[in-house]
Amino acid sequence: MPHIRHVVHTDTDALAAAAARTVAECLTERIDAAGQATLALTGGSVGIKTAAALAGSPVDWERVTIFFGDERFVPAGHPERNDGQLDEALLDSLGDRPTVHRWPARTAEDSDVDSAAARFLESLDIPGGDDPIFDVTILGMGPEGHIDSIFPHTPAVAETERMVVGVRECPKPPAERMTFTLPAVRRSRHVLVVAAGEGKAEAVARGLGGADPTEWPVAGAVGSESTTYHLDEGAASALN
Ligand SMILES: O=C(O)[C@H](O)[C@@H](O)[C@H](O)[C@H](O)COP(=O)(O)O
Repeated sequence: MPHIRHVVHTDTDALAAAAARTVAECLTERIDAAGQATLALTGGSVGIKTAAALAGSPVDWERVTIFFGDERFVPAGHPERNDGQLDEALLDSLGDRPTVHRWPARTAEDSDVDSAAARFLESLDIPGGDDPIFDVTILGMGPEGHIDSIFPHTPAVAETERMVVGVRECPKPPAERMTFTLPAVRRSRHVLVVAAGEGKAEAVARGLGGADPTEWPVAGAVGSESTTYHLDEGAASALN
């Protein structure tokens, strides 16, 4: 298994700045090598802060395709959607330079989360096999180790085939969401987990310790080239 490392920062601003620096470097390296790069963003306070820190980074955004790791299945413009917060933090400032793949919104005609997720997956036209989908994936993490909308002991964490699934009865509201799955996250070259606060300490220790992803989903989020947890002192407090 590729080496998983962690870096402890003095506070969340330093954490977000360092994570954003790494993201920008990885994207630029990939653009230099392949002419384009793909990035998956995440919601949550630390993920949004990291996205905001990316706003001033020297990245050739015209060559970047952006995804969101998950989305709440609510109407467009709803304050609970991740993409609105990420627009404000980063995407508004980038204009139409990157290509952005937004998750479908719930509408009166389109209110079935599973079929919306299936249609979204189809629209992405992801090739089969193990080749990377994402050059860089940023992941926030919940205290029970959830990443994207992949929560412990749920059908989403058990998914082994599909790259995208609809989520019902999500343990954290809103109940209906859409998410990339662990098999999709593992098709990332570089995974950055960003987590702050003592409430995340056990999940961090479990993730770095290689726990069963069914119990601690973050443990299943491993990149093919690197996996780095960017932490503050609280989130690192259960590590030796
Ligand atoms: O979908 C959600 O309910 C949240 O967005 C969640 O997934 C969040 O990203 C993590 O809980 C980390 O959040 P913090 O960085 O704010 O701790």
